[in-house]
Amino acid sequence: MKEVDYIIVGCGLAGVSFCEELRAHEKSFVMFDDQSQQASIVAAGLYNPVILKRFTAVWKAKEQLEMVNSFYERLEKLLGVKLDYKLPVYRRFSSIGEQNDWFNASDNPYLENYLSPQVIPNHNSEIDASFGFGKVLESGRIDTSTLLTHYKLFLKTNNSYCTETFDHAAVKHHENEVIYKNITAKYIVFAEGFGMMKNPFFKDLPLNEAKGEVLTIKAPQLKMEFILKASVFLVPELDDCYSVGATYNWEDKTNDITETAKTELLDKLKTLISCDYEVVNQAAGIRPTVMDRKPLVGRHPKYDNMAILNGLGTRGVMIGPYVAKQLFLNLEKGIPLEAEIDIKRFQK
Ligand SMILES: Cc1cc2nc3c(=O)[nH]c(=O)nc-3n(C[C@H](O)[C@H](O)[C@H](O)COP(=O)(O)OP(=O)(O)OC[C@H]3O[C@@H](n4cnc5c(N)ncnc54)[C@H](O)[C@@H]3O)c2cc1C
Repeated sequence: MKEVDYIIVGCGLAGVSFCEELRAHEKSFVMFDDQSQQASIVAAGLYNPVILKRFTAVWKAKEQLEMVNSFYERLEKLLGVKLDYKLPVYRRFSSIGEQNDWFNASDNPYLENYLSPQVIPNHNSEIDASFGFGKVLESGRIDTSTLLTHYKLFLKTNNSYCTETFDHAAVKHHENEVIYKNITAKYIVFAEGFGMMKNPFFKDLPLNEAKGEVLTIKAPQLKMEFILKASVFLVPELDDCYSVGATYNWEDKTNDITETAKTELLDKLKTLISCDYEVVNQAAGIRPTVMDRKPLVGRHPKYDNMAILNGLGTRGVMIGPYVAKQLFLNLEKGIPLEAEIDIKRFQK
């Protein structure tokens, strides 16, 4: 029988964030992952403290951003790869009215650190932006695909990764431990993303999943060194490539790419750039979103040594490290979770 402190199910942004808490506190763990979900792999990887539709700050933006920098920097050192590309987001204005809304928002004390008050004129002839841009500060892109590839390798090298679908029916509960096949653990943490729907212990929690698709284009003439936000995001990657995303679909629950999503993204792209490009990739994943747009964190109401870390929604890059820390402190030190993220809010 192998003994560990934790079993983690799911190696997406939630699972990795929790493993990093465990490593920081020298706790032993085994990760189970079957690669059935793709959200963290296909994500554009943006972190941005402002909701650009409404010009409001993201929930706990300051607290989350404080963790983002050090979290991904530590991972870059651990894995020996570049992950964090610090880039401003340029929000394209479509009218003078929008410029005025921006000026007003940048005066707001919650936003003044994140919104540059000037209108930035457009100097790139390949981009259609006659009203210019508003610049968001403290934003960037995490290369989540590279992160996950290398993190899984790191876990494999340390004999902590099992490529296996976790079988919930095989869990045996004891007073202070759980037994899964030949492993005894103090806790199991489920970080399964949309896979939660197959988890008999937590499947009744209200996940309102949203499928998203994203394209990668190669556009050598574009030469754009910022993240452009208009009706879609256009995000610089390496070698003249850009990701274009993303769609929202609340009906389709597959990870399959579709022509409909491709057409939608290319139609929107047409209104943004005029240079030639080639579509080099298309990918899809299911975002684990929740009605109230807050994560699902906490212990099972009956089985105290089972917990969930899910519901990262559209912002797993920023919110993952923040909620993983809270769950760890709750399990190890009994520190209450913030009521807004605690799954108790859904228990009658
Ligand atoms: C197109 C798209 C673009 C996005 N862009 C951004 C962005 O720019 N910025 C941002 O912050 N967020 C973005 N997101 C959202 C982000 O991807 C999610 O918030 C995040 O990935 C959720 O992470 P997760 O670990 O909870 O879930 P997932 O990434 O879905 O990971 C769950 C893991 O659990 C595994 N699993 C599930 N069930 C089992 C089981 N029974 N046994 C073993 N393993 C299991 C799965 O295989 C998977 O590896 C985007 C999402 C999409 C789809």
